[in-house]
Amino acid sequence: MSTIVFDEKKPLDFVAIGRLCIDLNANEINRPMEDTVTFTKYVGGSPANICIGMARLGLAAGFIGKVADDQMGRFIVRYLERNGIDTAGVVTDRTGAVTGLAFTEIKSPADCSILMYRDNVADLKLHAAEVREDVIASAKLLLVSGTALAQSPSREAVFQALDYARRHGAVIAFDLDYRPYTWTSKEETAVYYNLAAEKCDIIFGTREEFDLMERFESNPDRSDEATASKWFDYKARIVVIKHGKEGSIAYAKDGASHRARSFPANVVKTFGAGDSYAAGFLYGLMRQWPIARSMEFGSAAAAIVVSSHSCSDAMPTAEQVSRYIDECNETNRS
Ligand SMILES: Nc1ncnc2c1ncn2[C@@H]1O[C@H](COP(=O)(O)OP(=O)(O)O)[C@@H](O)[C@H]1O
Ligand SMILES: O=C(O)C[C@@H](O)[C@H](O)C(=O)COP(=O)(O)O
Repeated sequence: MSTIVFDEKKPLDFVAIGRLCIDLNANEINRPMEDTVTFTKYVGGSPANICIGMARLGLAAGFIGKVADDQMGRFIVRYLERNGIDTAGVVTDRTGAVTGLAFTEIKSPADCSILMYRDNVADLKLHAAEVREDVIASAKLLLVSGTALAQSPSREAVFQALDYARRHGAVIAFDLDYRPYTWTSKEETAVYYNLAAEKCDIIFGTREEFDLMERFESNPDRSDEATASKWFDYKARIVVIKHGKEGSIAYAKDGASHRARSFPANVVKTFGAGDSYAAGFLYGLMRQWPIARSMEFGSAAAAIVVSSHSCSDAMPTAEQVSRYIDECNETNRS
């Protein structure tokens, strides 16, 4: 069984803190940005994608963040509301900050990159005093995105949210979500990632993201087990290390470990994999599924999203994910 117990009395299943941005995904796929001329606009930002994923899966979800006082900011809030996401915790910047943009370049299914425009972005201007304690108190699970730790005042807002979550008994998930352009140095990233991770129950990251956190430690073999075991001395109960198409491995505090393979996909682009995986995995845990089943669900959700053009808009429903798993199992049997 999953070792995580959620407080069923709380009305909000899930709340995320971090960035609400815009993805501009290249329409002309399989070519470099230099030759790309049209894009489709979607709501983006890793924690926004995860939150939208949770709402699509049928959970009561909310968001804590800051948007620009412009057309893009309003587009984001309207999209969240249309998806049934509680925006009581979303505040509007009044300093002239802008919406973060992520232009995605899809050179080939295996070669994708993101060009981020993140100068003076509204999401990093969330103040600790703007984090609504009542929203966190009403939530069973808080998800923190590591990018929100990159700068003040958003950094302090995250620590404020972590403190409210601890006080009110919310389970805390931390997605390392490392985006180099928002940080000034790898040392600074490692310091703040470690400080936040100490306070979290579930930690997700890729092998490369955990390597970054381990700058000051010795893990010469880049052992996933060594990485995970450190966090069990703090608050962590589950540590998930993602390995792209190779799948993922989850370690639990009780000593168990679980591997999940990735599902077959008609890959359009690789981004969005981690966000859909996180949504599917957390959904499974919230339904009290065993870790292995939650990982399978997350992996199938990821296969669906990488086979689509967008991240947020392509987040699947629970029925879609279950059907996908059944179809893949059926194909394997025949
Ligand atoms: N090419 C792919 N085909 C199918 N599933 C994939 C693919 N890439 C990633 N996934 C799935 O998404 C999960 C998370 O992907 P990963 O790339 O490790 O995270 P991130 O997007 O955060 O870098 C993987 O464990 C796997 O299940
Ligand atoms: O996180 C962002 O700001 C951009 C995302 O919306 C984006 O499309 C992406 O990179 C998804 O991240 P992943 O799931 O970690 O691949």
